[in-house]
Amino acid sequence: MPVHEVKHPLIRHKLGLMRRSDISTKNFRELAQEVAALLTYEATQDFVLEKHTIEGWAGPVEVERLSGKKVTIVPILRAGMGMLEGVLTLIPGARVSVVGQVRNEETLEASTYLEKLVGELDQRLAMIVDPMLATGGSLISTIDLLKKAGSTEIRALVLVAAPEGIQKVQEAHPDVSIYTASIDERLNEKGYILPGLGDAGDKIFGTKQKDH
Ligand SMILES: O=P(O)(O)OC[C@H]1O[C@H](OP(=O)(O)OP(=O)(O)O)[C@H](O)[C@@H]1O
Ligand SMILES: O=c1cc[nH]c(=O)[nH]1
Ligand SMILES: [Mg+2]
Repeated sequence: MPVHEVKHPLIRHKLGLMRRSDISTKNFRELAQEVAALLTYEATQDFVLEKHTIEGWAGPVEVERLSGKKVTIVPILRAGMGMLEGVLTLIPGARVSVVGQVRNEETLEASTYLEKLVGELDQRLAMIVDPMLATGGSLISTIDLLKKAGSTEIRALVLVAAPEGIQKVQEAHPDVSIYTASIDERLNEKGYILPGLGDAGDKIFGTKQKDH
């Protein structure tokens, strides 16, 4: 499945603001939700519609409504929470399946600490949200568990992706499409994305940021 690097001017402008080292928690949070909403707009372009007739102000009128699979949004804790509201702005009725993944900062291995999924996953499109796709470990582990629970159609929305991580995800799960605001240059020796955003979880939650 293709990787969509969304090059909309609003996204590029907002992502540029997010890269500033002196950005406030408030601004980073707001921009993460805004870019998440814009990525959602792109990632839903192919949603299926059906026609139906309603009673309009001047009589019956044929309109369209969504008729495809229902959606579950899957934020990867913690940092994925920083995109959830933005996605829900455009898909307000979506069910939310929460997955907790934490990356061991030494080994860079992801481990799952929470899995709270909605039912009927086989009948839903799962849209995973996480600001950062670095080595790909957290995303691959999340896709693994979603598939094990019945998901057959999965998309991932990330603010920034590293080429190394994209390749890993595509090798492990070629059926999953990725929507990102930027494919950045590379990972540094500590597994952080360059130029990247720094530690997105720390920036969204205002926790202490270490050296990366
Ligand atoms: O592609 P990977 O190498 O797995 O790295 C990316 C993951 O790392 C960050 O989360 P982190 O584990 O720092 O947890 P947090 O969201 O709680 O800060 C980020 O939000 C991704 O989930
Ligand atoms: O660049 C990175 C890599 C992993 N997690 C982050 O928050 N940022
Ligand atoms: Mg973090």
